[in-house]
Amino acid sequence: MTELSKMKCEACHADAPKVTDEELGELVRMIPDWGVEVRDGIMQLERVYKFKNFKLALAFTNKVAELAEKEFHHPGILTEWGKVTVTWWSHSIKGLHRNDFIMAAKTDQLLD
Ligand SMILES: C[C@H](O)[C@H](O)[C@H]1CNC2=NC(N)=NC(=O)C2=N1
Repeated sequence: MTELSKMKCEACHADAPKVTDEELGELVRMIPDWGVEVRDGIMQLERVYKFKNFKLALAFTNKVAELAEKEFHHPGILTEWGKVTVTWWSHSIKGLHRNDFIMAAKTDQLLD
C-alpha cells in the first residue's frame, strides 16, 4: 500500500463513505502517534506535538495551516506555549474519511 503521506486527499462530499471498522483498524496502525477521540458522536484523530516555546509552536501551526490550504482539508488546531494539538476529521461526513489519515501522516512529515 502506498505510504499515506504520499497520497492525495480526494474531494470529500456529504455522501462520501466513512472508514469502516476494519479500515480504521488498519489505518490507525499506520499513524501510531495519533489517538482516536469521539466528540459529540464524531470520531476524530488527534495528536499533541511538544515544542520548546510558543514561537516554535506557532511556526508549526502555520505549517499545518499551509498544508490544510494546499489539500483543502482543514484540522482543528489548538496552539499553546510549547504545545500544538492537531485534530483531523471530515466535517462533511461528521466522522473519519481516508483523507483524515492521509492528512495526519502529512502533518507528521512537517516535523522533518
Ligand atoms: C465548507 C467545507 O468545510 C469545505 O468545503 C471543505 C473545507 N475543508 C474541510 N475540512 C475538513 N476537515 N472537512 C471537510 O469536510 C472540509 N470541507
